[in-house]
Amino acid sequence: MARTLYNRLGEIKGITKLVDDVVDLHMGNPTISPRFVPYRDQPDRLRLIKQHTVHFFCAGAGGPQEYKGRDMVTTHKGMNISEQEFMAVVDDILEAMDVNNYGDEEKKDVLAILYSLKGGVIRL
Ligand code: HEM
Repeated sequence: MARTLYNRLGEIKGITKLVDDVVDLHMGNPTISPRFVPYRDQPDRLRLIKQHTVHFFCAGAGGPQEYKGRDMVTTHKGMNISEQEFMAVVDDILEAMDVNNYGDEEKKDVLAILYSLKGGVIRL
């Protein structure tokens, strides 16, 4: 059977590492750090958001996890996230994928998923 994107991303272990690395990069990325640094003072909330994000990507990539967080529009509504901020998030994800030695096919597949969700994230 063909390997799913979930398999190719290293399943929950690989995706958890990716999300950890991406959030660390967001904390140091001046375009978006003001959105994320405040969560350093709310470790329980940060843990939950990260867990939701891991499950969101696992489920979206074909994994068995159930996503128990909010939908994208509800989550990002009122934040008025700009196109530039969206690009900064995409950059951090691609950088984390580089660092973790994912290939171009996986990066392309992840990019396609991110862009398909863009309308539910920016300018809300
Ligand atoms: C396609 C791109 C994106 C996806 C798939 C995504 C996905 C998610 C998910 C799954 C959550 C957790 C929701 C929950 O716990 O209920 C979340 C939360 C969050 N996202 Fe995004 N996100 C994206 C882009 C962005 C961008 C560009 C920003 C801003 C720079 C952003 C800022 C946040 C913040 C601040 C939270 C925490 C919200 C809270 O505390 O209520 N996201 N996102």
